[in-house]
Amino acid sequence: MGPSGSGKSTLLQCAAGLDRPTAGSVEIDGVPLAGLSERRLTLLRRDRIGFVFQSFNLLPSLTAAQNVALPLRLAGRRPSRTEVREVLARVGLAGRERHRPGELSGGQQQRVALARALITRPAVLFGDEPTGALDSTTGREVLSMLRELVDRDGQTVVMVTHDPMAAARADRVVFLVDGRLAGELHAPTPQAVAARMAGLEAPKGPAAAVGATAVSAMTGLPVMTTTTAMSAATDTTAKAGGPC
Ligand SMILES: Nc1ncnc2c1ncn2[C@@H]1O[C@H](COP(=O)(O)OP(=O)(O)OP(=O)(O)O)[C@@H](O)[C@H]1O
Repeated sequence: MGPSGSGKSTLLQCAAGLDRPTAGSVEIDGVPLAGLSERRLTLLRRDRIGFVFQSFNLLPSLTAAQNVALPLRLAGRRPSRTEVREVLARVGLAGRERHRPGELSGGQQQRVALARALITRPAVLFGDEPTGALDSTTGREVLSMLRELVDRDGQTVVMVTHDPMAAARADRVVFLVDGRLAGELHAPTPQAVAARMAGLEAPKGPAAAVGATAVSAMTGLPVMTTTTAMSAATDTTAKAGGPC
């Protein structure tokens, strides 16, 4: 999570090997991405990484089953009907194999997109605001599905969201500001996430740094608006003898 423009999508794209970082390193399932040729990177992305977006990006003329089978077909494999049926069942869409996207609700379309991302058995499933285009009830269903994939199947999921309720379904929330790490929460609650976000989105500047320190005293955690404000806030806290 982080304010608009803080680098969430950029981080996700670097982590998924869609973009190359100018500094730092990315490893997927123990494989460092830096040394890989474009071809090997493409193969790793295809075989080890799943990606779902806010828009479902399904091909409207294909059935749910054909959409789900597409990544394997592009890899030159012909998936069995059972394989496709099983992955659709995993996301709660048993019996919908022959439906086209236009015949499915938004939540069901996102589940097809999830099944398509899962068919290659990826090491990590990335989601860039996967519930952003859904109403709150449908969004909650998709979040429950993601949570179930983690709890039931041991699937690793990394997602970007603007919604504190969605973030609170995660085990760990990482906050970004201006392209930098700005704190994290373990076992988050929606209230704790919202409070942290409110602090991160406070206006910048010297006065804001003092305001940010006040928020940090409330939550017991340092809150930063920029890297400079971070050290300013930390210094202020330190000089005042720590959080009151
Ligand atoms: N670590 C970084 N170093 C340099 N540039 C960065 C970094 N992170 C992000 N940027 C740049 O900041 C801009 C905004 O980043 P990005 O779109 O990833 O933000 P976002 O948090 O996903 O925003 P939104 O919530 O509006 O979608 C982009 O132009 C990106 O290239």
